[in-house]
Amino acid sequence: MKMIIAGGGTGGHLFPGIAVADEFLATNSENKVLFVGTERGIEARLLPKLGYELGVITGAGIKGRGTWGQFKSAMLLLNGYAQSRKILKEFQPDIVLGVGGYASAPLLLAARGMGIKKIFIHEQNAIPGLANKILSRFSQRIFISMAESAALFPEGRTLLTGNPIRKEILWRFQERQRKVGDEFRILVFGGSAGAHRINLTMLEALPHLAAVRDRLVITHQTGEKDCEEIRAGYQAQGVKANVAPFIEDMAAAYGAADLVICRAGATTIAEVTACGKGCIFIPYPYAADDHQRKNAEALVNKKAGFMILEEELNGEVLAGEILRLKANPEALAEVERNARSLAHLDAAQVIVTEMVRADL
Ligand SMILES: CC(=O)N[C@H]1[C@@H](OP(=O)(O)OP(=O)(O)OC[C@H]2O[C@@H](n3ccc(=O)[nH]c3=O)[C@H](O)[C@@H]2O)O[C@H](CO)[C@@H](O)[C@@H]1O
Repeated sequence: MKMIIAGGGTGGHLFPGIAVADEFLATNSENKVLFVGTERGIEARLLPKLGYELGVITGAGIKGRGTWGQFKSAMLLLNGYAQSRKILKEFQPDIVLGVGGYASAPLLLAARGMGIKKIFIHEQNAIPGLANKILSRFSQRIFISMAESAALFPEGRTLLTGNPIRKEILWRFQERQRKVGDEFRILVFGGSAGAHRINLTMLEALPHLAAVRDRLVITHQTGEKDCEEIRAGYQAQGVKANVAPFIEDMAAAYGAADLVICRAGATTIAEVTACGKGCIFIPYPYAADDHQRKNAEALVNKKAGFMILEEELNGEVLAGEILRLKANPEALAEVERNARSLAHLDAAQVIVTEMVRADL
């Protein structure tokens, strides 16, 4: 069978798509996958390294733009629609899966226009974005990651699968064997692009952590822009830190961490629950419909994570939370257990099985 996976833009949309693609290819060596995304998205950088082909179309968001911006977006989407029809005609997919991001709407609309039956979407977040709400009207099935979003889609068509996790994280993740007296290891990362506010707040937190400075080992992903400044900031304050713009090996990074400080993007949430990590979530406050806060709250309400909102965030508050958890391994262990109990480790298999067997 042949499948097109449409979408991307950020890691949070692309990585679940890759997890589904890997699973689809593993189930039958004759299967073929084509990704469709935009030139500017993370897909253009990552997919070639993984050996996947990418069809490129134009696309853009509509929400939250002025009239001229909306007009330009509409033009890009129309162009993307025409390009999608061409790609669909050439590749002739049996299945089309939208994973969110700018390319997913034009491709799925074109697929519907061409009478393709097996059209599916996957929603990673607790609150769906505008595109997935529209696409859900004609998708055969809507795979959701969090029970909370079922009520926001057409009744009876959602399936709670969880958010597919890359196999290298599922297979290679190994919990560090902690010993009494070990250093306290913190992983800081801000979604696929890094988070400027988290970067700066970590540096502000360091003076408040002075008493335990020698007991900390920090791994900090900053995104491209802030890397040098943040690395210099740790050095100036004499704190051991491994600072990088992007972490390729997230399995190792999760495995080594006693505490994770991160945004609350949906794929981050899926991974930290799969790895059973205690996290302080700092949701990105400008995400559409404040969905990162909802993502984080879904865990916090089940005692499976901690949250600091940006409006309450400063170096002292963050340091206070780090010190509290460092001194209280039981609280951290309870959150780790609860987080693990929320994981959906078989999301990719469930989605592939459902798409292949859908009788249409
Ligand atoms: C600002 C914004 O609107 N972000 C959205 C975007 O986030 P974003 O793309 O940041 O997505 P997530 O936090 O969900 O996922 C980040 C992904 O990047 C990977 N990673 C991250 C850092 C690194 O150094 N190396 C690495 O591989 C993580 O392992 C994870 O797989 O898409 C998500 C999924 O729809 C949404 O929930 C987020 O709200």
